[in-house]
Amino acid sequence: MIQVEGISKEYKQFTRSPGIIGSMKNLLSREHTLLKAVNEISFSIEKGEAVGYLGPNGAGKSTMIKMLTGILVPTSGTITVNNLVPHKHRKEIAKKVGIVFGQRSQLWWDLPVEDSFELHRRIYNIQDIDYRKNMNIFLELLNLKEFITQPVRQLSLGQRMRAEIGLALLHNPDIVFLDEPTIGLDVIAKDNIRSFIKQMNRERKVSILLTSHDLKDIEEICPRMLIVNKGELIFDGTVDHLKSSLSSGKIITIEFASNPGEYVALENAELIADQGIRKTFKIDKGLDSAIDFVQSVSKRYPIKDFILQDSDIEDIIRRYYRSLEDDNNNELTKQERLSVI
Ligand SMILES: Nc1ncnc2c1ncn2[C@@H]1O[C@H](COP(=O)(O)OP(=O)(O)OP(=O)(O)O)[C@@H](O)[C@H]1O
Repeated sequence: MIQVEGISKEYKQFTRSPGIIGSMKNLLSREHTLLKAVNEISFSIEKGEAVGYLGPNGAGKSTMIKMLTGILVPTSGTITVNNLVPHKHRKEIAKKVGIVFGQRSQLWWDLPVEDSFELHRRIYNIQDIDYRKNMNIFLELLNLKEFITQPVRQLSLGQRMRAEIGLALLHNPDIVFLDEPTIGLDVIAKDNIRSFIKQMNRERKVSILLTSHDLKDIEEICPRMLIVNKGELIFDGTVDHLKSSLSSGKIITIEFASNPGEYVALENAELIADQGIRKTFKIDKGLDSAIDFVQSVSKRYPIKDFILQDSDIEDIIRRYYRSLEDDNNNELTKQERLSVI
């Protein structure tokens, strides 16, 4: 469905000399440097897959989405989306693809929301039956009925995002590109958007490529993720794979029958929170099993209950980004970095 092979994108970044003389010079000759925002990236996405595209600021995520949608032309490499080259077949691609940019609106600012949907119906030549069916579903699932007659400029951010996502799916696209779809939303609005995207992916087999700095978006919607850093692809695998490779272990909270004091921790376990009878430990990867730990503690102190958790994904990714910085300092090759995982 999506094939990306050896894609690179270079931007010219113009240097400006300071002061009036500098400005005069800039008029006559403009010096520039080349920035490789995307560097030889390859991946493919199958029909119905939901893939997260992740990376620190400036890693090249938006540049990739813009190339996939035909807005930007790659410097080198090939992209095909449904066997079409995006920048050469923008109109045909648009019929198969939906796009949501969290930071930019596709809706008509001064018109009521329903007029944007009506215009979209005409532009995309959507059959009446499909239009009515989708509108009925979106009015309910995205609760568009709450504000469909209001001008877009009057909507809250959460309402606008619900309308943006409905609009992107109105023409039954095979693929949806979502660039930061939950940015700035509150927890409940995020949950609503995530469950709608998941439902569309599950029921309609819409392929999803999602960029987000909110790792919960990725964790909840995308079984697979691609991580980019400084333009390069450095991880392609499942969220679980990343977690098990990088997780520094388990977190266990034990509720004791009575407070056993401070020195309950065993080797390879660190006491990270102490609330008397409730203590939380971080267990090293080296320890065979978290259950062994609980058993050995329970032999020494009566325990009432325990809760086992994985390290949270934010923590894992944070450590992963840090490990990249260390790798850069050690000048590891790209291949070596990939083999870390
Ligand atoms: N039109 C442009 N001209 C020159 N440089 C650009 C242009 N657009 C982006 N860049 C540079 O390319 C790099 C990648 O930018 P891009 O917007 O793709 O990153 P991103 O991963 O989406 O970042 P963020 O998470 O901050 O949105 C950055 O260093 C940015 O400054």
